[in-house]
Amino acid sequence: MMGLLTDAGLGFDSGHATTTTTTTAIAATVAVVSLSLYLALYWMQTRKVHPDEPPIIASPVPFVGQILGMAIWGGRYVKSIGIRNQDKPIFTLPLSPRSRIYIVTDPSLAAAVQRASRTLSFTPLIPDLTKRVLGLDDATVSIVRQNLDPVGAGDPRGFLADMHDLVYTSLSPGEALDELTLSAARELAAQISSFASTLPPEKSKGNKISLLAFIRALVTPATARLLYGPSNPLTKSPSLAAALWKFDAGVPSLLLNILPSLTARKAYLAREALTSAFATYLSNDSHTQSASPLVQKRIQTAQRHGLSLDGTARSELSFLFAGVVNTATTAFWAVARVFADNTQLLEIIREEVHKAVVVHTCDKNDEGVETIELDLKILKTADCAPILHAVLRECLRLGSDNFSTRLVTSQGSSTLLAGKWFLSEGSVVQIAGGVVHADRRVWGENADGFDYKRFLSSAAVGDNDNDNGKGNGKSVHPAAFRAFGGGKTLCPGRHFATREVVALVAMFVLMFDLEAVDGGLLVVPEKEDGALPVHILEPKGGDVQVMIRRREGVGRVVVA
Ligand code: HEM
Repeated sequence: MMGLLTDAGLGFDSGHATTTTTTTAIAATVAVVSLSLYLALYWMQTRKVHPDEPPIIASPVPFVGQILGMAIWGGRYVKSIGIRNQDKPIFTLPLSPRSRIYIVTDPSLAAAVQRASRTLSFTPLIPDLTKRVLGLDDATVSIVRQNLDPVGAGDPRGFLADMHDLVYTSLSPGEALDELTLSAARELAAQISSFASTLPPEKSKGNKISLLAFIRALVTPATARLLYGPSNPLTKSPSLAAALWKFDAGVPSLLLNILPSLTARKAYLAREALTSAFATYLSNDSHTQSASPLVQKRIQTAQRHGLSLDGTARSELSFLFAGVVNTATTAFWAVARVFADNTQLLEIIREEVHKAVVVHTCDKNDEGVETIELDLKILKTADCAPILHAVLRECLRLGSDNFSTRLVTSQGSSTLLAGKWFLSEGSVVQIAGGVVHADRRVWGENADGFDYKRFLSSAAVGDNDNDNGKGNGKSVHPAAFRAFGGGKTLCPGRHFATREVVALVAMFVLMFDLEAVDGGLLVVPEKEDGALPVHILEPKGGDVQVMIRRREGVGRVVVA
């Protein structure tokens, strides 16, 4: 019995030991294989495709780690890598053994990217991006794809090239821009005055508003009216203004393009509602009656290139989007900064605006209060209100983490970037605005903080594209100010946007007093840099509640 038991016991023990040994062996093999695989993948991601390729930043999770990082942390992911690696003017993020993204963080290298527009071009990316975001059909995409980058004067020109030139010409300083500025200022003045008339008597505590939503609600319909005339889709159907912002919020999900009608449902439905309203607007010929000359020419250009009604509607939706989202969000930051500052900035700007504003009369209107007449010169030349312009530029620097994106269209020694860096054909190059804007070597030790004075150097207050102020007491490289992008894709609306934001802030300081809800100065929120930076960043933690009060004695603002 003992023997049996012992045998049985021995037999049991030996079986258990064998199983344990086998399990351990399998586990060890799996561990070794996994580790080897991991090390192999890790090693692969650190391999350059060419000795002159920019330094590689490896991810602890090879390849997919970069994509996951961007998906989870948005713009902050690349920005934090860039800030940690500021000794590298350009670096490589490998996405697979052969596909990579090159991130540029140095202003002079950014300028080199912008100059190399034949081999580093944004346009080949546009058809696919717009197909995803705007929902273009195949016929429209194939028109958009034609003759994207004509080089010589005789080269055939596609839809995008013609549209690009039209918009750049129409929005450059000159008569057409002045006309558009006048319309914008009048629209804003009418809306602001009408709102002011609803506010309780001057000395009351005022009304509570959500500042960002309030400014968006001013800028969105105003821009739609000045571009598309009084029969524009948003005036006809005011709920579409909110739809534009739903579309905006869903742009990153639309870009992913995984069953957008389900995964980006709100943005998808908003986009389709806007498209259908634009299609009705176009088929009623409303544009020929009262749209701005620029919009009329845009629509003619689309028709000349054979875009369908639906394609033209989507193209105009994209233009309205470009004209509204950045401007409204920038105006929010500028107003918040001016009313939050404890160094008399509000008084200084009021003084500046009052000097530049022509108050023709102090006519008493029906309610026995002043009508202020704003002279357009304050919008056209920065010299009239240098501090206000400097505040705007500083808000743009702090609020813009945008990426200027290019595709490497050809390779070889002749296309080494700045004669030094090999960029693999088919890869994407991104100039990381957020990293450049945070660089202390460029902007000085106070780069993280708000200091409008950095844009107050004599060279910084003018209205040209090289006005980048002073960083660390020295002039800043022209390509270091990234809020409007640069090179061939430099924002064509930058002069107009500057004028609109200056008009809006000027009208705010003339008409209103703003306070925190519990009294005292506003507090400027942090910016939400965890999202994909498709436009100027929004405030973190939601909108800012403020009390708004009409200034004593002031009734309305008009524009000459
Ligand atoms: C503060 C306001 C604005 C900011 C910060 C801004 C910023 C930008 C940026 C960063 C780009 C891309 C540049 C690049 O990729 O390098 C861009 C492109 C563009 N913007 Fe603006 N923008 C503003 C206002 C406007 C306005 C008011 C309009 C039109 C009325 C406009 C029209 C456009 C268009 C059409 C493009 C595409 C240009 C092209 O590549 O053909 N923008 N903008």
